[in-house]
Amino acid sequence: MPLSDAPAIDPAQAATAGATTASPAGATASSHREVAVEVRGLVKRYDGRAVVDGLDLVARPGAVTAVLGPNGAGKTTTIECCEGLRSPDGGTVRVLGLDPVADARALRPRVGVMLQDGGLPTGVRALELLRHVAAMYAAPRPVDELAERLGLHGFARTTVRRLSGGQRQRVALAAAVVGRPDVVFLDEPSAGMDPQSRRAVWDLVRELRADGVAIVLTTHLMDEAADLADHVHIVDHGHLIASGSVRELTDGDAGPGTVRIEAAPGLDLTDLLTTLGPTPPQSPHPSGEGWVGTESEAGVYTVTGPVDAAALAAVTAWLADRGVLARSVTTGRRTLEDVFLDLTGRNLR
Ligand SMILES: Nc1ncnc2c1ncn2[C@@H]1O[C@H](COP(=O)(O)OP(=O)(O)OP(=O)(O)O)[C@@H](O)[C@H]1O
Repeated sequence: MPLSDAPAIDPAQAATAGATTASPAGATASSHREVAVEVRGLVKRYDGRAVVDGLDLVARPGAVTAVLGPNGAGKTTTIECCEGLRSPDGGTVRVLGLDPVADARALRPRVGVMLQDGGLPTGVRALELLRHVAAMYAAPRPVDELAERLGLHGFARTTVRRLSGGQRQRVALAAAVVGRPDVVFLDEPSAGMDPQSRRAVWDLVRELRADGVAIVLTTHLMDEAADLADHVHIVDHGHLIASGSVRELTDGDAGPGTVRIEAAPGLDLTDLLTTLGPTPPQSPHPSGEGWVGTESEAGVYTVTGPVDAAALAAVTAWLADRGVLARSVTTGRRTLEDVFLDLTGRNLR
């Protein structure tokens, strides 16, 4: 990759990132207490089409930053620019204050990467591969302990080629963290894993966070993001469309909530939505639709809007008027998945 492709270092941004780049190799994690990864106005084009289009992203040490977005939103491309695997066509990317392309050599020992497709050599046995990777670092984690935690011993002598998708993912994760990196990029780390493996991965991610590592993960699993992430970036069509803690995103300014009703199937909610009335202008539903009601599965209804005591009373009165005894009526907050679907739409693409 030609170095001339790499964006020029903007001194102001380098300063924000805490860079002490007079000698790249001399930059230490302690000089990046504030920001470990900083992406500003990133543009990446394929065949003239901008698949990442002015994207901003920040990840901090000791925090899990989740990047969410529909298929094709540009998540992997963004992460690959951070990993130095692709050169940006515009904007700046700094990892630990350094340029991932121009300073690749200085960053390599400090950055762990778990690629979506594993990216592992296929002819090597699983544990042998991990020992080999560990040997490249000055102070690696103890291999046996890491292998134990991620359950690699059960297939230690199997070649990578013969591993299942979930097993391969676990080896790739172990290889990404064995060198005690300061920053770890995990592209869909628990995709295809069984629930036990997923728990082990989540525990390891939490431990890395407690050790001060900056973790950037892309995921399609909303529960993974909701459980793990300190900060969530939602990306669509190559830009950042929302950003915040899970709490901030699910509370929102409008603070819409949900009323979940379990009752007989096939109720027509139109009258109920009319009774609840239009959403007050000061608290619009993010989709701009006012109250929304859906029967997500037979007999399970979700009514979303600015839920308050009066709205709940209106729902129960509406049920009573129809002689419907609900099995349950519960109020709750919108989930991260609700927010994601509101922001990115419900259509497949
Ligand atoms: N090497 C490439 N050449 C041409 N187009 C590409 C290339 N890599 C990715 N794209 C396109 O760029 C867009 C963004 O892809 P990217 O893999 O970054 O999305 P993503 O958000 O990670 O999606 P997913 O959730 O499906 O993994 C897609 O339309 C994809 O087809």
